[in-house]
Amino acid sequence: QRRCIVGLVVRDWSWVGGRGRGSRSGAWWGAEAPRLREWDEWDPEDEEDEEPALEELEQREVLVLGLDGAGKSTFLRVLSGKPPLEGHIPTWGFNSVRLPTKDFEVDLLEIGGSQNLRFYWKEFVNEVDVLVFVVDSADRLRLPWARQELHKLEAMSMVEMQQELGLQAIDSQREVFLLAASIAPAGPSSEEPGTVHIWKLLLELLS
Ligand SMILES: Nc1nc2c(ncn2[C@@H]2O[C@H](COP(=O)(O)OP(=O)(O)OP(=O)(O)O)[C@@H](O)[C@H]2O)c(=O)[nH]1
Ligand SMILES: [Mg+2]
Repeated sequence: QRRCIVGLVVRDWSWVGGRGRGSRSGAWWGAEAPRLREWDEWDPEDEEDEEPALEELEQREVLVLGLDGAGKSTFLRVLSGKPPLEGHIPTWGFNSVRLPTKDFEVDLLEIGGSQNLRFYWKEFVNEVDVLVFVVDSADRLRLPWARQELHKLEAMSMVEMQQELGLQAIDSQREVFLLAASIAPAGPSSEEPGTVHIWKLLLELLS
């Protein structure tokens, strides 16, 4: 399932940080090192009483994006019951919290908003259940940038493509076609991938 990818990132961190469900309870350092079982002692039945595998836990993934300083980390802090910080400490990478609810656990993943990190935003946006896009309403000056970055997360419409590519201004000696195509089939009711339509048009133009 696609949204697992973000879940894994979050889980790995909580493990690396030694927090959360991913970390095995009980520190082993300082204590005697655990004895590894011999291969012939291994019995899958022994595993029954162990904590459930991570995959069995119901999880929801939320991606938190927005310009640098918009308030993403503050939002995560406040949601997890911590007081907001006075100043802006940029997130150089990712920041995550896991919040349990009655029905499931919510993983909130922030990706820092500095320009060199915005490149990664798009990689995660399709992997999550909900996108929270944080905008600082006092930052009037950068509102157009917030708008631009938000729009970059979405595919362009055909009308927008036509305008942005300036297709109407192309030499009138040539016919211009703009077709939407995806490598995958266009939808559950569609049998043909979009590329087939393009192939058919090509044949029509060539014949
Ligand atoms: N007045 C006011 N200040 C806020 C509010 N939310 C956040 N802030 C302040 O705005 C700053 C935002 O900082 P962060 O939350 O770290 O910003 P961020 O979006 O995580 O920034 P990056 O990690 O750099 O992308 C902090 O100084 C907060 O105290 C709010 O609702 N009102
Ligand atoms: Mg931050």
